Amino acid sequence: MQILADENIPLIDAFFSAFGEIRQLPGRAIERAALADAEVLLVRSVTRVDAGLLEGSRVRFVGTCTIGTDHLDLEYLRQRGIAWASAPGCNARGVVDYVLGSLFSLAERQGVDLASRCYGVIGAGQVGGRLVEVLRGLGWRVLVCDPLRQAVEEGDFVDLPTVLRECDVLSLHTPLTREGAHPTWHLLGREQLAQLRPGSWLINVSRGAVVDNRALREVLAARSDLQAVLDVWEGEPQVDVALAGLCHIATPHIAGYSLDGKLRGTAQVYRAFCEHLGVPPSVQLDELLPPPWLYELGLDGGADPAWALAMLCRAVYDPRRDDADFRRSLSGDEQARCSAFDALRKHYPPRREIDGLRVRLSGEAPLLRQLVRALGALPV
Ligand SMILES: NC(=O)C1=CN([C@@H]2O[C@H](COP(=O)(O)OP(=O)(O)OC[C@H]3O[C@@H](n4cnc5c(N)ncnc54)[C@H](O)[C@@H]3O)[C@@H](O)[C@H]2O)C=CC1
Ligand SMILES: O=C(O)C(=O)[C@H](O)COP(=O)(O)O
Repeated sequence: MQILADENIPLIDAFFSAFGEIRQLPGRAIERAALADAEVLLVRSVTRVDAGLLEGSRVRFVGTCTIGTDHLDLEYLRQRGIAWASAPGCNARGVVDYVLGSLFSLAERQGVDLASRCYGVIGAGQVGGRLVEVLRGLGWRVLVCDPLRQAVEEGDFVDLPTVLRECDVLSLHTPLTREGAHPTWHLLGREQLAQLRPGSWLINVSRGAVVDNRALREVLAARSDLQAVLDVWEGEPQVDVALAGLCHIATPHIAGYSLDGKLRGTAQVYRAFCEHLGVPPSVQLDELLPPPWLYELGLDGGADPAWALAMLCRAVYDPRRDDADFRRSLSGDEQARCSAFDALRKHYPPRREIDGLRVRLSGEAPLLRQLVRALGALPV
């Protein structure tokens, strides 16, 4: 069996070499000619998988080691009877860590108490749902906008106009969709951006085109009270340099790039492929995941809770490093910038998640204990 895979899928050999010969290419170089005799195609988010790529090929299984599936033409795969799998939730925790790191950075820059803000989470699935849990666990006020969940669940949901009216922080976690009752393409367009409350923060870690980037650039240029954090861009790997310059944090689509999340993505697609073939999985991720470099921290029970929260999050991951690397890459011409965008992702340094970090607390410290647990760390 021939397998064609994106070269940025980690542990590809460990999980897939038993099934056949693996050929690896940069995701953006996977074209129809490259498929030749491949029966299995394993991609990440940068390869558009549609009739243009697959028609006439022998591919019977497509796996994307990512959460997002907007790069797959699912209707075409269905029509052609091509099996497919993604990796739901694989890197959700990494994205939550990114959002938390961004919030602490914004709070420090603006001298704001994060507990005093109202948070609007737009899209409450794997990523947004976990973020809501963490923010509420910290005791912060959160409004949730998810019309699809609202249609089928009991729950406390609000609509987008309410989020725009009441929230100081908007965090976007929807898929990119152009059809259906609630399409998300340009969900935040000129009209919605004009309604942002004074002093609002906008975080987009979903897909670039969920926000009208041009309108956002104009709004940010006109209103210095607003702050934006963008990990995703319309037209990646091209980036609106002027927009990036107006952002508090700008990064090259790496919010979910925890090592744990990337490896989980490969493992999930491997398990789906085993199921497709009807064979039991024999490779276990737990045996391949390296131990975290930072596994325990000590905190005095009398520590200031706000300081402790920021310190714990930053000890695990601080997006300001990625922001600095990305900004340095924005000085070249467009071709150089696109190459740098992909290079920063390809050579992304290992980063771990906060889950499982042991926090040794002296004394009873019930509030700190609760906050540490809310972050996802383990108070001991
Ligand atoms: N920047 C990064 O590195 C990463 C980005 N992502 C992206 O984050 C987004 C969220 O991922 P997941 O939470 O795993 O997806 P999910 O499918 O689990 O959840 C998405 C949620 O959005 C809701 N939704 C759909 N249309 C909506 C609308 N018009 N308004 C409000 N809510 C709406 C859905 O009902 C669902 O609950 C996706 O776009 C994914 O591709 C995911 C991982 C990493
Ligand atoms: O999982 C997703 O969805 C993401 O956005 C991934 O973090 C994207 O990873 P790449 O495909 O850009 O490597």
